[in-house]
Order: sequence, then C-alpha cells, then structure tokens
Amino acid sequence: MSSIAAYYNGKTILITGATGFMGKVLMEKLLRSSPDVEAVYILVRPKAGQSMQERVANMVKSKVFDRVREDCPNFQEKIKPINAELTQPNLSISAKDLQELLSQVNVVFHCAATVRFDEPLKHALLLNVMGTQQLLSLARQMQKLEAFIHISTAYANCNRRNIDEVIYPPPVETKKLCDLMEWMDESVIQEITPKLIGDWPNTYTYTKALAEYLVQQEKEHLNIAIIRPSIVGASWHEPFPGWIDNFNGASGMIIAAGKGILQTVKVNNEAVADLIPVDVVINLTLAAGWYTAVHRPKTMLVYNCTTGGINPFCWGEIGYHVISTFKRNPLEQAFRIPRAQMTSNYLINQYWIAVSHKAPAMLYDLYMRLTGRKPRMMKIFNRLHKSMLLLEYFTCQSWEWSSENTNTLMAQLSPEDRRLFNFDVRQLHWSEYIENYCIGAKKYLLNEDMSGIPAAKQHLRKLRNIQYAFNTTLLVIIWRIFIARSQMARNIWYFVVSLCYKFLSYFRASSTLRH
Ligand SMILES: CCCCCCCC/C=C\CCCCCCCC(=O)SCCNC(=O)CCNC(=O)[C@H](O)C(C)(C)COP(=O)(O)OP(=O)(O)OC[C@H]1O[C@@H](n2cnc3c(N)ncnc32)[C@H](O)[C@@H]1OP(=O)(O)O
Ligand SMILES: NC(=O)C1=CN([C@@H]2O[C@H](COP(=O)(O)OP(=O)(O)OC[C@H]3O[C@@H](n4cnc5c(N)ncnc54)[C@H](OP(=O)(O)O)[C@@H]3O)[C@@H](O)[C@H]2O)C=CC1
Repeated sequence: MSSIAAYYNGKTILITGATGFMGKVLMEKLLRSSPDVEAVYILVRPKAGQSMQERVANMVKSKVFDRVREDCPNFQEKIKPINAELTQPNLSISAKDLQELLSQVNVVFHCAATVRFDEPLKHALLLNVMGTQQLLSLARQMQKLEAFIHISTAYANCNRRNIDEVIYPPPVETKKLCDLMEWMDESVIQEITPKLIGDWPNTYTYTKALAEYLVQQEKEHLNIAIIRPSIVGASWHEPFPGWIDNFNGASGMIIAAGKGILQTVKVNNEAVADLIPVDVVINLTLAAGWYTAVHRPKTMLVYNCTTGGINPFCWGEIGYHVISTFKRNPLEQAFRIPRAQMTSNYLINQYWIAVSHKAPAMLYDLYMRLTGRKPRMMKIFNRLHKSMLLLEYFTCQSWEWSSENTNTLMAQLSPEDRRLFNFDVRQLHWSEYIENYCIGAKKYLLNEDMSGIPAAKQHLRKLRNIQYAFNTTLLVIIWRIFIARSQMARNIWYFVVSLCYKFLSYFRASSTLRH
C-alpha cells in the first residue's frame, strides 16, 4: 500500500484556492487516492452572483471529477465548503466554522492567490501576503495540525538567474509595506509601484516573494514546506492527459496560436520553456505534505518544481509542436491558418505584428462593418498584445533552479509511492505532452468535439484558398500601381526575373550533368 495514500486516509484536510486550476486537481487526486480521507474543508467565496453552495455544486459536476466519481460516487460528501474571503479580517470565517477548523484540521494546502500579472499592488499584497499571514495565524491555533504546505512559484525570485531551494530576503520589510498600503492613496500606490517592485517584472511575482519570506518569519513551531512550480500546464496523465481549465500561463497563447490569431510572438527560441504538468505539481505537493507531517524536517524545506534542469525543452520546439498539432487537429472556426513567427528581435516582431496581426484584423473589421456587423478583431488583438507584453519577460530568458530537495524526496518514496505520486519529469516525452496539451485545450477548455475535426480541416482549406486569392490580387495590384507605371521599376523587375531564370537554368543544367 502507498504510504502517502495511507497517510491521508482518516485525516482532515484544509485547502484554499480549491476552486482554482491547481486546487481542483489537488482535491481530485486526494479524494481518489485516499478515499477514506476524513474530510476536505475548502475555503470558498461567493462569486459572480453565485453563492458558495452553488459554486461548489457546479464544481463537483465538472469533468475533472469524472474519474473519482466513477471510483467513489459519493465523493462530494467528503467536501465541506466554508465561506471565506482571504482579503478580509479573520478571512471572514464564521465563529462556528472557525472552531471546527481549529479543532479538526491535520494538513493545510494553501493554493489561493491572485495570479494576475497586472493586479494592483495593494490587492496582490492583501491576498498573496496578508491572506497568507492570516492563514498562518489560524494554522498556529490548530490543535491537530501536522503540516502546512504553501504553494509559491518558481518565479518568485525571477530577479535572480540561479535559484536555489532557499528563501531569499526581500528588499523591503513586508510589515512596513503593508502599513504603507493601508493609508496611502490608490493613485499614489499605482505611481510608485514600479519603484517598489524594482527588478521584479510584476506585482504577482513580487508579492509571492514577500509571502515566502513571511512564511519563514512567522512559521514558529509549524511544520511547513514550500512548493515552487514553474509554468503550470495541462496534466500529463491525471485525471486525463491534457486536462486544463484556464487560460493562464502558456495556455491562452497556445489557444490563440491554434485559432490562427497569434501569428507572431516574442520569444527566445533557444530559451528554456519551463512548463510543468499540473499533475506533477500536485503529486509533489501531496508527497511533500506526507513527508513534512511524518518526518518533520528540522528546517522548512523548499521544493523547486521545474523541468528545465532535468528535461529541458525550448520555446522554439514548443512552437513547432503546437503548430504541427493544430494542423493535424485544427480548432474550429480558426481566424487564419496556424503558424507562428517566433523571434526575440523587437523590430522583426513589430514588423510581423503589423503585417500578420494588425493588417488582417483591420481588413476583417472593415469587412464586418461593410456587412453591417460589429467589428471585433482589433479589440481581440489589442488584448492579445497586452498579454504578450506581460509574458515576454518569461519567454525571452532562461533560469536555473536547483532541485536537490525534490530529488531527495523522490529518493525517499517507496516504488509504489513513486508510481502513484510520480513527479519524475525525466520520463516526460515533450512532443507527446504538447500534443495532448493542445488536444486537451480543444476538448476541455473550448468544449470542441473531436468529431468536428474534418469540418475544421475543411475550414482551413477554405482559409488557404482565400489567402492564395488575396496574395494573387495583391501582387496584381502592386504590379499595376508600381511596376507597370514606371520604366525603372519595370527594368528592375525584368532584371530580377531574368536573374531567377538564369539561376534556374544553371541548377537544371548542373543537376543534368551530375546524372
Ligand atoms: C506557437 C505558440 C507558442 C506558445 C508561446 C507561448 C508564449 C508565452 C506563454 C507563457 C509564458 C507564461 C509565463 C508565466 C510565468 C509565471 C509562472 C506563474 O507563476 S504563473 C501564474 C500564471 N499567471 C498567469 O499566467 C496570469 C497571466 N494573465 C494575466 O495576468 C491576465 O490574464 C492578463 C493581464 C494577461 C490579461 O488580462 P485581461 O484583463 O485583458 O483579460 P482576462 O481578465 O485575463 O481575461 C478575460 C476573459 O478572456 C478569457 N481569456 C483570457 N485569455 C484568453 C485567450 N488567449 N483566448 C481566449 N480567451 C481568453 C479569460 O478566461 C476571461 O474570461 P472570463 O471573463 O473569465 O469569462
Ligand atoms: N498556474 C500557474 O501557472 C502557477 C500557479 N502557481 C501558484 O499556484 C497556486 C494556484 O494557482 P492556480 O490554481 O493556477 O490559480 P487560479 O487562479 O486558478 O486559482 C486561484 C484560487 O485562489 C482563490 N482565490 C483568489 N482570491 C481569493 C480570495 N480573495 N479569497 C478566497 N479565495 C481566493 C480562487 O478562488 P475563486 O474561484 O473564488 O476566484 C481560486 O480558487 C497559486 O498560489 C499560484 O501562485 C505557481 C506557479 C505557476
């Protein structure tokens, strides 16, 4: 029997961020591998007009729980939602719920965070730092707590090139910064944010770094471990290959490429694309929870959960596999044929943005206006460009993360645990993974049926014909306007054509001679 699965049986777990991408996969794996878990408390807030109960009822119907639903049909009875808002004092948890948590919980998994790169600093601090601080203060009062697992990000210290499994002190004192946020005007905070975050690229990574330091400072007697995943992508195996449910990380860009919207992107083709499958992160998280609770390491362990140092794959290779998968399995109603110019050169990228993003968008919107419909393409491209600008920091450079703690943990696992809670990314076959990622995005994120592929291929053929017709028309127009009207342009044109002809004749002659 797996020691990890056995450990969680009979235990009471608390998960924050359970409605999020990683939280759902964590909950699913926990309930499936340890069906006798006592209870899984989840902190949920009402959102978008839905009460907490409605949100949870919808969530358990989600496809991600299909496997656990098959294995144990009453799995939802173990899930105990608690109304909470992490940015509010005492997390807005009622006195009754609080009592229950303090007396029952054995393990806490803290996943909740704002992952938006453009989050105003005040809100990012309130949630990612102060929310963590409040949760830690609850954890210290929990009578039966055995482990507290904090999910950070491998990019929390992205202002460094080499990142070890240690906590780096931040440049400011977190408490002083939080005090400042309390009285300072919102517009002033906005203005001084770039100065405050210094060489961090956004408020997300900055506040995650502050949160790590705070966890170390305020851990007291708690058994804590920190997990630092890199760019979390679709699942490798569990619950299904390619499972994904949001547009974060690389997923939005991959879909935009599949839809033929993204035709150019600023990346360093040789830079390592540190994608990590979500199930790998969750397996490591559960293994670390078990290890922290059972072995109680003397110091707080940080686990870098990355692929680059062990099984590197570059952005250029990702781009190639994404495009080739979408050519074989096209998305429905693509805007253009999927293809991607990937360059780290600013000017070349700007040229392609103008030619293959803005010009087609303007033409399409003109066509929409002329046919009495609402133009929308320019708006989509403006949003895409905003996202690309925020992501390019991560796609134009590489980092090196050490992974000693992660490797040591792997070595401590029994063969059965290593199989059931696999986080050995040496076995990851990238081209197969990327193919499943793209197909998973099509199926689970866009809800497109695989039976629609022949029609989608037919649509791509139509787009190709439109493109040929458009290019020919453009050539004729250019000929009429520039070449046919000017003697000099005509001479140049004949010179180029005769040069091409001579080259062709030369190659034909030399290849005949060889035979
Ligand atoms: C050939 C292709 C090759 C691929 C090349 C890939 C290149 C680059 C790839 C990736 C590098 C990633 C590096 C990450 C490293 C960090 C690691 C971590 O720790 S990761 C934490 C991750 N956090 C994020 O990833 C948040 C990033 N996102 C944001 O901050 C925001 O989304 C932002 C500022 C980029 C855009 O904000 P808005 O306000 O314009 O849009 P919004 O609110 O996000 O979305 C509005 C609606 O549109 C959908 N949407 C978003 N993106 C979409 C898309 N691409 N296509 C379709 N719909 C999309 C959303 O689902 C949303 O829908 P509804 O309103 O909820 O129904
Ligand atoms: N995705 C990635 O690529 C990576 C993620 N991480 C880290 O992993 C963790 C999980 O990320 P992921 O699952 O992708 O993120 P999601 O955005 O999918 O989920 C975030 C979760 O946090 C909850 N949450 C947000 N604000 C509050 C609040 N004020 N009160 C209560 N709950 C709140 C959300 O609840 P609600 O549904 O109500 O919004 C949601 O459940 C985060 O800590 C993130 O930093 C690290 C590296 C990479």
